[in-house]
Amino acid sequence: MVSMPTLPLVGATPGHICPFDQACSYLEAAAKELSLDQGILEILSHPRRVVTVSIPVKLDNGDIRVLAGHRVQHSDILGPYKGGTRYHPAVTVNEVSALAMLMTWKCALLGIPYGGAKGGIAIDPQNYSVSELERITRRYTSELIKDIGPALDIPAPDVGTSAREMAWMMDTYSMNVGHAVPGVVTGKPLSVGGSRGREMATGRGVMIIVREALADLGKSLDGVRVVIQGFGNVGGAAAELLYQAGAKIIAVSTAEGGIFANDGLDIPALKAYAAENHKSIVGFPQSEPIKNAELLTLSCDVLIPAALENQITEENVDQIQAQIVAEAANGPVTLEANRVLEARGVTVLPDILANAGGVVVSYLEWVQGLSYLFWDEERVNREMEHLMVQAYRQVMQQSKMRQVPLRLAAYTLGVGRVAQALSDRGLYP
Ligand SMILES: NC(=O)C1=CN([C@@H]2O[C@H](COP(=O)(O)OP(=O)(O)OC[C@H]3O[C@@H](n4cnc5c(N)ncnc54)[C@H](O)[C@@H]3O)[C@@H](O)[C@H]2O)C=CC1
Ligand SMILES: O=C(O)CCC(=O)C(=O)O
Repeated sequence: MVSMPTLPLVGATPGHICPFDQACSYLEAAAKELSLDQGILEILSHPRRVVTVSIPVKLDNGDIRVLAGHRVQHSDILGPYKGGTRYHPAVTVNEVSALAMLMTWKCALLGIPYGGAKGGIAIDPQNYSVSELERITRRYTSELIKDIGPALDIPAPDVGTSAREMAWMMDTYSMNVGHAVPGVVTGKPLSVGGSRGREMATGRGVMIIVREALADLGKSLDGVRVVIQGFGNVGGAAAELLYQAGAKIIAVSTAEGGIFANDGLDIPALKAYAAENHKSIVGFPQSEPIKNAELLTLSCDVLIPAALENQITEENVDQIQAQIVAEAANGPVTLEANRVLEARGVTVLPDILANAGGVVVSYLEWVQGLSYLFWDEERVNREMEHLMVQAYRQVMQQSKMRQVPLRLAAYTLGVGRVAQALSDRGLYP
C-alpha cells in the first residue's frame, strides 16, 4: 500500500466513491502485476503539481463571483502534460487528480510523447451567458499562464468545453506572451490551427475499438445493438459513426433523460433534432422516453457510457446485460462493478484505450501545428486508426500473455512504459 498524497486532494466526500482512490487502486494492481519497485510506485501515485486558482468574474448583472479553477499535472516523464478542461458542477481537485493520472497512462499506452494532466472549474456552463463563459475562460487561462504552454502543458476540451473555449484559451495565452501560440491548446477551431477530424476523434476511436473487439468475437458492427449514455462530443460522435457502420443505436441519453427505439434510432435525424432544441433529445419522434437508470440496464450487445464517472456501480452492475462495455467516458465503471463484470466474462474496454482517439488526434493537431503543415481529414483519421488498432492489439496480446483482464493489461502497458522512462531518466532518487 502506498502512502496517500499529501497534496490537498479536497472534495472526496466520506461514503462516496473517491475517484483518486480508485485511480490509485488500478495503479497499485498494475504495479503488483509488474513487480514494480515500491519507490517508483510511490512517485507515480502522487500528482507532480496541483494548481488551484481563484477566478473573479463580473457577471452580466454586475455582481462579482469568485470561482475556483484547478489544473492537476500528474506526470511529465514522457513529455509535456496533456489533458482536457472540464466545466461541470461536480469538479473537485480529487476528481481532476484522478483524471490527470488516467491521462498519463492513456498517452503512454497509445505511444504518444505526453504526460498527463486535467483541469476544471466547478460550474454548470448552462447557468452562464456566452460572454460570462468567455470572461471565466480568459481569467482561468491568465491565472495559469506560467503553468501551461506548448512544451509544458497543453489543455484540450472535456465535459462542458469545446473548440470555442480552446480558441479563447489560445487567444488569451497568445496575448500574454505577445505572439500567436496555437500549440498551447488542442481541439481548437480549424481557423486558428485546429486539426481536421478532432471533433469526431474520440467517438471515432470508440467506434474503432468496439469494431475490433466485435471482430475478435467473430462479429461485425452491422446490426449490433448499441446503447449510449451521453450525447455530447463523445457520445454523439460515437453514435453517428456506429450508425454509419450499420449498428442499431437503440437508446441514447443526456443529463435530461433518455430515449429508446427498439428498431434503432435515426441518428442523423436525432442530431438535427438536438441541434434545433438546444442539445435536448427529449421528445424525439419515433422514440419513447426512458429513465437514465433504466437505459444502462437495457438488453444490448454493446453498452457505451459516454457521460461521467461512476455510472455502473455495485448498485446496478448485476442488471447490466451488455456483452461489451466500452468506456467512452473516463471512469464510468467503479472498481467494484468492474470486478463483477470481469468475473461474469463481460468484455470491458477500458477508458484509457477506448476513449484515446481524442488525445491521439490532439497529438496529431499539435504535430501539424509545430510543423506548420496541415493534413486532410483522411490522413488524420488514418494515422489515428493506426495508433488505436496498434494499442488495441498490444492490450489483447498483453491480456493473453499475462492472463489478466483488458483493463489490467492496458494499465500494465501504460504504467510499465512510464516506470521504465522514469527509471531511465534517473528521476528516481
Ligand atoms: N471531449 C473529448 O475529446 C474527450 C472526452 N472524454 C470523456 O468523455 C466523457 C464525455 O465527454 P464529452 O462528450 O466531451 O462531454 P460533453 O459535455 O460534450 O457531453 C456530455 C454528455 O453527457 C450527458 N450527461 C451528463 N450527465 C448524464 C447522466 N447522468 N446521464 C446521461 N447523460 C448525462 C450530457 O447531457 C451530455 O450529453 C467524459 O468522461 C470525458 O472525460 C474522454 C476523452 C476525450
Ligand atoms: O485531447 C486531449 O488532449 C485530452 C482529452 C482528454 O481529456 C481525455 O482523453 O480524457
